Amino acid sequence: MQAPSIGGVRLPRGNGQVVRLPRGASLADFAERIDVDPAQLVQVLFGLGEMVTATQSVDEDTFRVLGEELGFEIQMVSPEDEDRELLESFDIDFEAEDDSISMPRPPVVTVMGHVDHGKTKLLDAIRKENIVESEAGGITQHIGAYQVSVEHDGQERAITFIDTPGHEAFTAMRARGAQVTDIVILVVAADDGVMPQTIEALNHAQAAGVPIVVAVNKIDVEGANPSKIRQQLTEYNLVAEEYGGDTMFVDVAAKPGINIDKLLEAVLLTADAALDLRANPDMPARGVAIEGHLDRGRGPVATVLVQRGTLRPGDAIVTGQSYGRVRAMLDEYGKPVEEAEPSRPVLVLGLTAVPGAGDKFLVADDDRTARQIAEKREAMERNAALAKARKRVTLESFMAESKVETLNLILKGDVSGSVEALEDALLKIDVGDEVDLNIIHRGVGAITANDVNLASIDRGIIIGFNVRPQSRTVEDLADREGVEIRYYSVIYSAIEEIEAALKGMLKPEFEEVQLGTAEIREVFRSSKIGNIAGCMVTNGIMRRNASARLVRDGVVVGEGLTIVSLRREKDDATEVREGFECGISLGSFNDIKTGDTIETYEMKEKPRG
Ligand SMILES: Nc1nc2c(ncn2[C@@H]2O[C@H](COP(=O)(O)OP(=O)(O)OP(=O)(O)O)[C@@H](O)[C@H]2O)c(=O)[nH]1
Repeated sequence: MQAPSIGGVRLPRGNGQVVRLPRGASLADFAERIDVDPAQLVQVLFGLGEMVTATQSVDEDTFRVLGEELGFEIQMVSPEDEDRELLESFDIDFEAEDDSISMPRPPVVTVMGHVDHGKTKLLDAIRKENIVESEAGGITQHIGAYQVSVEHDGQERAITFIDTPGHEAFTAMRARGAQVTDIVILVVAADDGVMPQTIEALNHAQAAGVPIVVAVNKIDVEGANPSKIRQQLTEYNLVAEEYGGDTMFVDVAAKPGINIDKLLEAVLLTADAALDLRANPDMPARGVAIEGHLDRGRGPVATVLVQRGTLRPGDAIVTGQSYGRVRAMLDEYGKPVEEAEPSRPVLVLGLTAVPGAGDKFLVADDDRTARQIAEKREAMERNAALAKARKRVTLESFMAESKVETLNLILKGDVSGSVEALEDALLKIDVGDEVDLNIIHRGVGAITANDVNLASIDRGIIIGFNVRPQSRTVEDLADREGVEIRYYSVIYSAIEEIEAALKGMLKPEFEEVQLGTAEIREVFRSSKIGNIAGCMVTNGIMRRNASARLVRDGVVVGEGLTIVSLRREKDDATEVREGFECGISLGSFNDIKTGDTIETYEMKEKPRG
């Protein structure tokens, strides 16, 4: 095979040699690996119809195409591998198991189920039933997770609940490779039965290999049929113990608080039977950020779940791209915590930024290491985002670019979990190739002047999810700049509306609708207005201003014509129907003959499916 040659310069052929590149790499990076001049790669790509500069971050597809052309197999380093390599460069092995000490740890539970089946009520009931004696009357705060203690076999046992119902949080975390949940409580309302999201939740749990305890809820409601639920779920490989299976089903009523203790017992029994939950509490803490938000007084705060080791105030912590020294740790009652052991969720104060839900956290040897890891991660993310955002400018799309409409969005939300869930869902909207959805900025907290300015520059729309403009000034600025801010508190309705907006941005498609045909019986010549066709409408109608074509002996001889004037007898007419005679002028088109047929049609907008 010939080596590709550009301007007489021969490029090496890779013969299938593998080149690993980090996300966000540029042509210059690739050139360095294969020891060529970056300018040559720019030219090769140009020859393939892509215009990229040497230092621009390039996306995976472009590298693949280029690699194929030159005979190299390009492997993009996955974000996980990239992060692992980054930590290794600091001598940290995040996953390293240290079994020297291994103590039992409480199970971590997520509640999932169909809309309105009672997830929130159940989490409330569990929290209420188990308020620790000393906290009786204490008000719990939502920090994203809480721990309850249960008496089981004469022993005090703890269970940790992720306090974000639904599977968005679950999937957002799994998408980041964070397996947080040990057991899923699947809530099914006994008066409603198995519904689409019940099955979705179940699929998520089974895909993650997480055991399920079924809470058959609302048994207090008349018409509730708990055994029907058991029957329905056997179809999905969830067979109740009493039917010979190994899934525990517990009949509960979250609202009046019936059988909550039995449900908690079932969680512990399932954990003991199916899982051996252990961790080493005697090492620097590692775990996952559950959620985070910007607190007015306290700055960025994050709830983290410790998975190994013990977290203490003063630790140098890094989670995602945020870092800091743990200034204080609080529990769900707002009380200070001095030590957080495995499976313990705590609110952490002292971070530089709000981490994302599912970001792994670790305690580093010192502040400097924590900061360097966070900064390197930020740089990596920025490069990767640049590669993704770089619009693939092919020669074709470059010329046709004006045809693509882009909806630019800025997402602001109250907690990072909801912003991520919203972003994920939005990016999944499929509207084909004609419209682009671009999320130009996302963040946690009130809508700021900066957001408005950004939207104004990029002609974007701001989506406020459970957040409002920071002040009247920001609102005024948006008004003045003509920036639209839309507020939502339900992810689903945000998605629905944005999807509708995207569909609305699609250029209308037109189709031809036949109106009618007329046969030319006679041609009148007029010095003033040119030739006039004396016609008989043989089918449908003739309409003034309608589009027309002229057909002679079955061949179209005039296309893109217009019925310039239409007369019935001596009068102007707007329409003439089948079976009537009329006079038609096609304007300056005078090549008409007796026996020709005039076809008329209209272009109608086609509704989008
Ligand atoms: N009678 C009765 N009503 C219940 C019970 N549990 C929940 N409900 C009611 O069912 C409705 C839905 O409960 P939620 O807890 O909001 O349901 P959810 O699954 O969290 O709903 P989404 O957050 O919308 O997905 C509320 O009106 C509750 O009061 C129960 O055990 N008995």
